Amino acid sequence: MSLLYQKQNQEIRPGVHLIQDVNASNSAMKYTAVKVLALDANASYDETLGDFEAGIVVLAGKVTVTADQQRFEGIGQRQSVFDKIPTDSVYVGTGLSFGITAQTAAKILIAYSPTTTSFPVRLLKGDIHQIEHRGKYQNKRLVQNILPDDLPFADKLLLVEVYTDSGNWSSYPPHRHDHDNLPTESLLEEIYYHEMQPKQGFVFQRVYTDDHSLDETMTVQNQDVVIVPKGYHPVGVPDGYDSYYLNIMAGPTRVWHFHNAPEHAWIIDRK
Ligand SMILES: O=C(O)C[C@@H](O)[C@H](O)C(=O)CO
Repeated sequence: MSLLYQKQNQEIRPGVHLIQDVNASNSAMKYTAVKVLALDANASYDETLGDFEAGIVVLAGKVTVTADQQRFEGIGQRQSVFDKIPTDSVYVGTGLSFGITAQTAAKILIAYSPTTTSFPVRLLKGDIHQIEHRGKYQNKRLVQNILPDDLPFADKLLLVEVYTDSGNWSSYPPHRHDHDNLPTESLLEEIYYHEMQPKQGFVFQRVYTDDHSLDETMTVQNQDVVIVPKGYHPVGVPDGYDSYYLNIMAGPTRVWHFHNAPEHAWIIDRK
């Protein structure tokens, strides 16, 4: 089964276009799932979660989200992910229903993780995001944490978005988090939702295990999804293009402790 899910574009409701829908029924993922929707202005989408929690990220545009008698109007901070402005998200707890109505044309990512543990509905404003400038040389990237492990607002979900400019690498040096061996390493599945600027660009992503029983290098294009059920997962960005990806992570324990590939860890220590 391939780890790469190319974008689709299926109108599932009037003005609601399904770009991605990756879940346990069409992937090896058990702890994570994702939908990406493009909504025309004034279009609406609603869903009842079942035994899942959800993180609704307003990738672009402005929307109103309703959930559990709460209403969050005019959320969303950017017209494009490449505005590099932290955006707004809404956490919706297990078993609840939610609705999204687009005030402008909008792009929405809905991240899911199975759970029966309830956490309250919560608006995660972009201005609470912890921003990090990681790396050096051609390993620089900008990280905007949406739902990191030090925010106790979810049972399983971790959400982060990463910008990697032209000619740089990220999720690099390669690391893994596929051993349930805390405190050294946590077991987290990971989903990448990718965008490129300009849109015709591509990045390379390799997903591989220590024994190379899994070793897949992919050409990833705008709005593709890559799943990382296990293994290292570096991303390389060609000259001339900028990369964005949003990571969804989840596993038995909601903490991000990763293990760097020892043969490449020296990359971090360069002066
Ligand atoms: O720092 C980066 O390059 C981003 C990665 O940490 C990415 O979020 C990831 O692989 C998380 O496991």
